[in-house]
Amino acid sequence: MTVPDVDRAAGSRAAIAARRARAAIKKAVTEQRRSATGVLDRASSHPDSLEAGMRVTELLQGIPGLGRVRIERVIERLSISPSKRLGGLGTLQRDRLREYLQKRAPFAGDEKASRLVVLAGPTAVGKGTVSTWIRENVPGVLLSVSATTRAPRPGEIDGVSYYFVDDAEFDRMIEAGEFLEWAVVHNSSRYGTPRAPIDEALADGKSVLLEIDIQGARQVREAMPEARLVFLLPPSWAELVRRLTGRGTETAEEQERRLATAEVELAAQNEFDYLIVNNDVETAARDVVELMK
Ligand SMILES: Nc1ncnc2c1ncn2[C@@H]1O[C@H](COP(=O)(O)OP(=O)(O)OP(=O)(O)O)[C@@H](O)[C@H]1O
Ligand SMILES: Nc1nc2c(ncn2[C@@H]2O[C@H](COP(=O)(O)O)[C@@H](O)[C@H]2O)c(=O)[nH]1
Repeated sequence: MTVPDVDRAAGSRAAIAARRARAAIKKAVTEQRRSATGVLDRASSHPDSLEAGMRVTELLQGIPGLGRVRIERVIERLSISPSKRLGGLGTLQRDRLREYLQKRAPFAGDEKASRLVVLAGPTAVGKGTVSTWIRENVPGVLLSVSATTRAPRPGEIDGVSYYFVDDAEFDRMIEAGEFLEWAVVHNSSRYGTPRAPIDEALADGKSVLLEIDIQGARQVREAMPEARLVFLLPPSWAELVRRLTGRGTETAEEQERRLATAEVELAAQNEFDYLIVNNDVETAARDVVELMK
């Protein structure tokens, strides 16, 4: 099995367009106190304005958490052509778009909106390594510490790597509603993201990074649609296997189980807003950090 190449050039063009759109919304908000919905309303009421000339896709690129794949899905659902400009929308299209913006991105353009980034990807692709780089090099980012029922590996520290809990405690946390999301991963142990530290960090204006599996990523997208979902890809399948076996922390049987999950996870990569190839840890980590800005 090979992992499809990612069109990095196209990715960077999209990133530039997204930055330009965010800057336009930010300008509209800071100078004229206008949100993304406000930009849409001005486009409707002022056909000669700059806003009227903006494409719907450009406006959506300015919304935190919306990458190329999700934008395509959104405009298809709203029955809007990708080339449509805000000023050229029909009444129904405008109403549908406004309703979408109000529901999905009420804080878009708000300077204080914090970034919640979810980092997922197959086993041993390097999620932990990339997250550790960010923790050690980027201040002001909360790296969520998950609870898990799996046993600690040598060197893992309770409360830092994970909160290592037994089944009874994990059940209690579920019952008490303490998790933002939780899942059984690799058909073996349970893992969950404690909700309280995330709410606190976001309220304090910090960025938050979750390193979780794709079942968890889907739950976060439902609960917090503004989250940015990133899928970390290996340079190739062979390299992924090499990293897993080279890490040497799982038995051969557990490695088989994890690689089976990895095939399923790789097939779901298009559900994510951003794809980042982990060729080099620092480069991948910097790409993730860029999404928190
Ligand atoms: N860019 C890279 N180049 C080479 N080796 C890497 C790279 N990134 C990570 N690794 C190595 O790959 C192995 C797996 O990395 P890591 O444990 O961070 O993966 P993970 O995605 O968190 O895995 P899991 O989901 O199984 O917990 C480690 O030995 C790590 O040092
Ligand atoms: N849904 C969740 N998945 C999580 C969480 N914390 C970690 N994970 C994922 O589990 C696997 C295995 O991790 P490992 O440490 O045993 O190698 C990996 O994909 C993690 O991303 C969580 O809170 N929720």
